[in-house]
Amino acid sequence: MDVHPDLLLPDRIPEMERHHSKPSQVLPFALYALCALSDEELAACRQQCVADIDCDDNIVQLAPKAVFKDQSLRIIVEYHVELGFGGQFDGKFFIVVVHPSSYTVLVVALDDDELQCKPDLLWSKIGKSGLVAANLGIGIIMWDEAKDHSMHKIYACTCNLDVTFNDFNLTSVMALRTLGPKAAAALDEELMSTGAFSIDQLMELAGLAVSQTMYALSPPSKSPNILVACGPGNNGGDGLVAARHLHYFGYKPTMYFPKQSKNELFGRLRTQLEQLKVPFTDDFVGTAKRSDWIIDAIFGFSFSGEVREPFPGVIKALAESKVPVLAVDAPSSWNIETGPPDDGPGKDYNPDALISLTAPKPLVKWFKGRHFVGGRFVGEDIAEKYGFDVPPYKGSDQTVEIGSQGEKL
Ligand SMILES: NC(=O)C1=CN([C@@H]2O[C@H](COP(=O)(O)OP(=O)(O)OC[C@H]3O[C@@H](n4cnc5c(N)ncnc54)[C@H](O)[C@@H]3O)[C@@H](O)[C@H]2O)[C@@H](O)CC1
Ligand SMILES: [K+]
Repeated sequence: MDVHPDLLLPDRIPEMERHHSKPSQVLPFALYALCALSDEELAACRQQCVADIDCDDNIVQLAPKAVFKDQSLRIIVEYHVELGFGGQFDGKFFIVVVHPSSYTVLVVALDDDELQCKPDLLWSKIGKSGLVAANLGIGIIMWDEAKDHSMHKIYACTCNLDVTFNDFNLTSVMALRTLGPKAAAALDEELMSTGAFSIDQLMELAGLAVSQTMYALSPPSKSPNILVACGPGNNGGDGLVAARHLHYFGYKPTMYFPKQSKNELFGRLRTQLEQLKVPFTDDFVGTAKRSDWIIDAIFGFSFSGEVREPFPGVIKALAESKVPVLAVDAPSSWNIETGPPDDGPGKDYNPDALISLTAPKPLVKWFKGRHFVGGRFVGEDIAEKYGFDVPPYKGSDQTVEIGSQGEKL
């Protein structure tokens, strides 16, 4: 797994005192990247940053040296301190793209509202970042206000960066808009009652999102052999659907489905796979070793208590797996609210990737890998009612990567 970017800031930047005596002036905000971006991608990011600005879209400009691939935020800070004295860019605020496929960016302030030269940062949706910086730059909003506001509005889970964060991280984690197990179940109910969806439809969309996430992580040309581990509930159903799509995408899925529910839907999903000659195995551990990726569709938001047979050995194998794992909705055996169990087979389980269905659950606070959201079937009204944001899916994608960790797609 990739190292998270180092976003630590210095406690104080004494050089900023030199700005205190300068007359205020509206200058462009510099845009930087901590990841590899081509000139075209950088230009596109700049465009996105100013997407919400009506009048002057030159307010965000690429810094003369804009890309600091795999370097620490401190290096950009040092560079920007010098750049800011040149009078071409705003000396106090700048914007940083941390992960190329995330739709959040950092807005960094090198000084605080009390002019104590204390730097800080906030996450902003990329489309709002230019406006946020502009509002801060001309004093329409104060830093604390902008920070509060952005915390409630952004959807991305910054929690994965906790090793590199200061106090800011705690605020961001607390303010994450996640969906607890009861709310997730209630939302499912609502989609199936007033929303008029059937469970087959929701599962089909969830499974499609899982398969698209697998494709985004590693296409079949690189990772043809996928072991899909399915549990007895709807999480397992998502895995069965995903496997069918994976087959059509060109993968060779193998199913581990040791405890099939009597529900006829699961029988149909199994038959569909058997007709495609997708193999079912009883040997999870042996097949796992020969696979390129594993999909963990064992338990989702209705898991509780200690893992019962036959799953403890499977969870242990997932925890120890050298083969990368994509977890569906939750790393199986994790408590939806409190994350990894204190002991038992899932204690050290932290999969490489997670696709949260509909919205992230509170457990993402403990998750350290690449994070996607799938569920392009929830309208703004329902999302607002349940207190989460619909992420900006692109094109015809059913899934979108959020957060700022992990490798480039
Ligand atoms: N909100 C959404 O977008 C959708 C969610 N779906 C999926 O549905 C999942 C929830 O499905 P379910 O409510 O059926 O539940 P789960 O699939 O999370 O798990 C319930 C099953 O696991 C068993 N189980 C629970 N605790 C256990 C333990 N300690 N040891 C062994 N077995 C245990 C239960 O007996 C039950 O069979 C979600 O996480 C998601 O993956 C989709 O299928 C439909 C759309
Ligand atoms: K799972």
